[in-house]
Amino acid sequence: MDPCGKGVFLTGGARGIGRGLMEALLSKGAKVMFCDVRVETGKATEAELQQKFGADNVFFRECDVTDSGFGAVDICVNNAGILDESNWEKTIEVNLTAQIRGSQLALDHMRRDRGGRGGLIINTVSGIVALSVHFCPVYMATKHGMIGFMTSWAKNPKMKDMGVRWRCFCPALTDTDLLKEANDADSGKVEDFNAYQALCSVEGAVMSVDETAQEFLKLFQDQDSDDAIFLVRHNGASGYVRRQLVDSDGVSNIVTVD
Ligand SMILES: NC(=O)C1=CN([C@@H]2O[C@H](COP(=O)(O)OP(=O)(O)OC[C@H]3O[C@@H](n4cnc5c(N)ncnc54)[C@H](O)[C@@H]3O)[C@@H](O)[C@H]2O)C=CC1
Ligand SMILES: CCCCCC(=O)CC\C=C/C=C/C=C/[C@@H](O)[C@@H](O)CCCC(=O)O
Repeated sequence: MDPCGKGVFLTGGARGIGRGLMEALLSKGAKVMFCDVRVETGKATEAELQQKFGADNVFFRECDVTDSGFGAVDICVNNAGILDESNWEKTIEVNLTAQIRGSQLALDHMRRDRGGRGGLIINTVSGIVALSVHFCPVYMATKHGMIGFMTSWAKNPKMKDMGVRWRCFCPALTDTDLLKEANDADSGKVEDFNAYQALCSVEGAVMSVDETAQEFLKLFQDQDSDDAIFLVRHNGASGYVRRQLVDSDGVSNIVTVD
């Protein structure tokens, strides 16, 4: 799908990756409505992006994804997310429950077989699902949960009639406030602070928001693919991946699960 002229709804756009994704889409000619719980930051982002891309092309509404729905769109990006192991119920509410709710609402609205005009549902998941990570088990559960939810919908044989496509956008480590806020040994946001710091300090591991947003645009180049998991890799090597079960003795008897 070419984002030019399309209406986009995006959650968690006040800052971080969400803001970067909006800028990327606006630069391709999309119109964006975004929501966030951070009202001041949201308004400031709206003003800056209106200045850059035009007052009619970007709008902010205060909204907590754990308690609201949304209006008409062609592309829905459920991006809002938190990393807070000390508040695991909230982490599940924002990262899993609200992303599932946002996806179901988007699907109901878009499906062609019920009068909609089709569309694209993108949820920001995480490249972390390619790793085993002991210091944020709840965060991992939410991200793996979204992979299971979305790849299952993507396989639904009725999806062609519905005219809806599903994409799990899986960024690598990206330099945002989410990472900075976890970078406090006493916050309890991660279970093992030293291991968290070790991952974040691998040289070259952390991408800028702009780099991540540029990789995001590649998602729009293959509108006919049925693959759903788009993994961001460094050096422009991003692409679609499938999950496989592999015997513990190596690569024999591979069972493909996507
Ligand atoms: N930063 C990273 O390294 C990576 C982040 N991600 C995912 O990317 C997404 C965005 O994360 P970042 O930009 O890093 O974080 P961030 O904290 O910089 O931005 C997240 C935005 O979501 C908003 N938000 C949080 N809870 C909300 C709620 N209940 N309702 C509405 N808005 C809400 C925040 O106010 C904030 O503006 C998340 O889903 C995160 O899990 C995925 C891979 C890597
Ligand atoms: C660190 C706590 C969580 C912070 C928020 C995140 O979700 C961060 C994501 C963290 C790591 C992501 C790693 C991504 C790796 C992939 O890009 C890829 O390099 C994995 C290797 C597999 C492959 O290349 O095929």
